[in-house]
Amino acid sequence: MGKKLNKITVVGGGSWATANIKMLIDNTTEKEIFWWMRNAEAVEHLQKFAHNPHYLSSVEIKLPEQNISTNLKPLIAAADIVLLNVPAAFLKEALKDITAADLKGKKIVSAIKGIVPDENLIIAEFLHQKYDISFDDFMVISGPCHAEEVALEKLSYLTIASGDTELASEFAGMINTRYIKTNISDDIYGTEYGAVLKNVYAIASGICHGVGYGDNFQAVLISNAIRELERFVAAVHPIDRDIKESAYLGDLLVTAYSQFSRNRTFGNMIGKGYTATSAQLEMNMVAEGYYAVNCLHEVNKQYGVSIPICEAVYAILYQKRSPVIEMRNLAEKLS
Ligand SMILES: NC(=O)C1=CN([C@@H]2O[C@H](COP(=O)(O)OP(=O)(O)OC[C@H]3O[C@@H](n4cnc5c(N)ncnc54)[C@H](O)[C@@H]3O)[C@@H](O)[C@H]2O)C=CC1
Ligand SMILES: O=C(CO)COP(=O)(O)O
Repeated sequence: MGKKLNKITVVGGGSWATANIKMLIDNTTEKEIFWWMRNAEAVEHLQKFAHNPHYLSSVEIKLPEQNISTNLKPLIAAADIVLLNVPAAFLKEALKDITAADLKGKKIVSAIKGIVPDENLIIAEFLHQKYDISFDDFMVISGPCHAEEVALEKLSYLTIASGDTELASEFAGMINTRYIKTNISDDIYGTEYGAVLKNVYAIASGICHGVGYGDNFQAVLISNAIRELERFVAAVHPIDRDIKESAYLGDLLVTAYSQFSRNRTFGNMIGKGYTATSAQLEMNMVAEGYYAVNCLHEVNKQYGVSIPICEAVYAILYQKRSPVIEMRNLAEKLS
């Protein structure tokens, strides 16, 4: 496989980046960890007090001072592996000074569950087209796993998908801990699109709750959602996959039902009458599904898959349709 990979740079300062750093630190294989975030005040706080002031602030993160910085280029130069963990909507901005030459020879991991807006590309495609990263040098981490539960060391399972499953196994060896188990997959498209879609279904689930539907309806919504997800990923990347695996169904369930879900919380606020902007501001966290549903609407023009749940969420968020009326119309299409 080539040289041992043991220098890793995490790009992003949110909850999931903080949880990923915790997993990397708690895993006992020898490694050096570097951490980039854009917020200088947060970097200073971490260097002084070993806690992220804004996200998962109870988690202790002890890294050498010089390994945490707002200056991305040298941190990327130092790394064998670059783990991308900013919301997809801010990925281009985060990488604005980084060239394909800077990433040449690196292995790239995406912990992002989103589509790059304007480009309408999942992360693997975006990095391939813009940075010449091959699918064999790329990995995506997904699966039902909330940062808040990682902070509490609750048992969680992640799936790592890559064009090179040996590489994915090597990376799994860097994050496995007492509380993190890993599965390996070669389904980059299904894993990425599955994670993107489940965020939209969690928004739908939140909207339904917000407008007054109960658990009975939510169960029907989510069983329709998994079929919609299966249809969509089969159209985009038709391979033999079991949609009941935890990277697909598991991730949908945790997001649609958990108190920690950003997307569900966001949807609930939309159902209660908040605007998208005020809901995002109120949460201080990013609901990827908000951006993703607009991209999916565009991507699906090419495939023409029947995705009524996505279309209902799109109509509510981007065409300012009434959540009550859209959900009533959607309910007629579910079975
Ligand atoms: N939080 C979780 O439990 C999990 C999150 N993910 C994925 O991880 C990725 C990162 O999400 P989280 O860590 O949850 O984010 P978060 O919601 O905890 O934090 C928001 C992040 O977005 C950044 N941000 C906000 N506004 C920005 C702007 N204008 N420009 C640049 N950056 C800005 C913040 O600095 C922060 O890093 C997303 O793709 C998410 O779907 C995946 C699995 C679990
Ligand atoms: O993908 C996630 C958990 O697997 C995080 O997204 P939510 O916070 O919306 O659940």
